[in-house]
Amino acid sequence: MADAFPAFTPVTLLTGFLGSGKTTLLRQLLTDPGLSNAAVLINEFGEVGLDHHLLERIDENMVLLQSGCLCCTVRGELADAIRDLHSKRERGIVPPFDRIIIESTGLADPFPVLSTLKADPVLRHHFKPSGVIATVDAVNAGMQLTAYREPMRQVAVADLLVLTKTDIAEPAQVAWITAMIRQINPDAPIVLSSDDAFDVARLLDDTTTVRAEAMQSPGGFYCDDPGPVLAGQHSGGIRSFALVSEGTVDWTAFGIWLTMLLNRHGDRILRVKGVLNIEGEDFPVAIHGVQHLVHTPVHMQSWPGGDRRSRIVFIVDGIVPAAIERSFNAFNGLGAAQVAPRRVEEMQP
Ligand SMILES: Nc1nc2c(ncn2[C@@H]2O[C@H](COP(=O)(O)OP(=O)(O)OP(=O)(O)O)[C@@H](O)[C@H]2O)c(=O)[nH]1
Repeated sequence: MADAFPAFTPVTLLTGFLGSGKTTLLRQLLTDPGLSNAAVLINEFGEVGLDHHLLERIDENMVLLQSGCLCCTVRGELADAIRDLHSKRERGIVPPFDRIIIESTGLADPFPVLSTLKADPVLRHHFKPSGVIATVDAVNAGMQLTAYREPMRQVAVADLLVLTKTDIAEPAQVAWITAMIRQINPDAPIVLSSDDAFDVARLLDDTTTVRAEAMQSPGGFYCDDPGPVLAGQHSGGIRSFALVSEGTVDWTAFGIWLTMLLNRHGDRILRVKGVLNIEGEDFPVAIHGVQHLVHTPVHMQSWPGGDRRSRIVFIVDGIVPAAIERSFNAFNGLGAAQVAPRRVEEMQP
């Protein structure tokens, strides 16, 4: 068993601000036959994890790290999860994965994640950081890079930048964002996910150097000693909560509500994503919004984990969750067999 996997298993970090397309890119990566043996760790902020469901691949080599952000509260969990995978691989309990891909939360600072790999005595003898890929949202990155330090650090540390949503952004906006990220990170290759030449299979081959190793983090995080827990290092005011409803959702009312909400408050709603039990539909619909942008809903093929509740996760900055809950209830009383949702969580990253 021991020689079925590399002496140093490469670990790729997939980062990028909220809603910038990390899970979408990961889903594309996992269709590549060359990555069929990759183990995947997904870090989701909050109690209501959705990304692993949206990925629609669940197996023993996929681990969900939840309830906090990888760069602070879940760092120990990350090390434990990789050690656990390693131990199970050695004992032949899980398939012999030959790479790990970590999808961090959109708020994660990549430096402490990388330093966790270097600092842990077990991990550093069996795993090697093999590059940071950062997704950058061509529609929203202008505001995000200006207002928040997390996307700035994600871009700065990246070995490869994937500019997403160039299919729906204005060419001038794409040029502006490209110039902006070039200023932050002058030499990492920039690829456009909508480019005809975009070759997802080559992304990891092209990402083998680890720029962060030569960098001094602005916060001094990237060092051999991961230091104390860094909770509270995120941009202030950002909080996350979820609405969970046992009842069905009226699609028309919901669509109007979400569009109006993001239209009016999109500058303060950094991310909304959900899985909805739509009245009259056999299967759930996944919805995504990023600031003012409502993405095309996706009809899913099954109920994630058999759970038929509607779950909507919000990450907001400067909006009171109760106000969103009230407006959801007011709008979604229109017609459907409604049950008021529970607000299950309210935490600061
Ligand atoms: N048009 C378009 N939509 C995209 C592209 N990439 C991602 N999206 C959409 O953007 C939304 C968010 O994408 P995700 O892949 O979930 O983003 P994420 O970075 O994983 O989100 P968080 O984990 O919540 O931070 C989804 O509706 C995607 O379909 C793109 O290149 N073009």
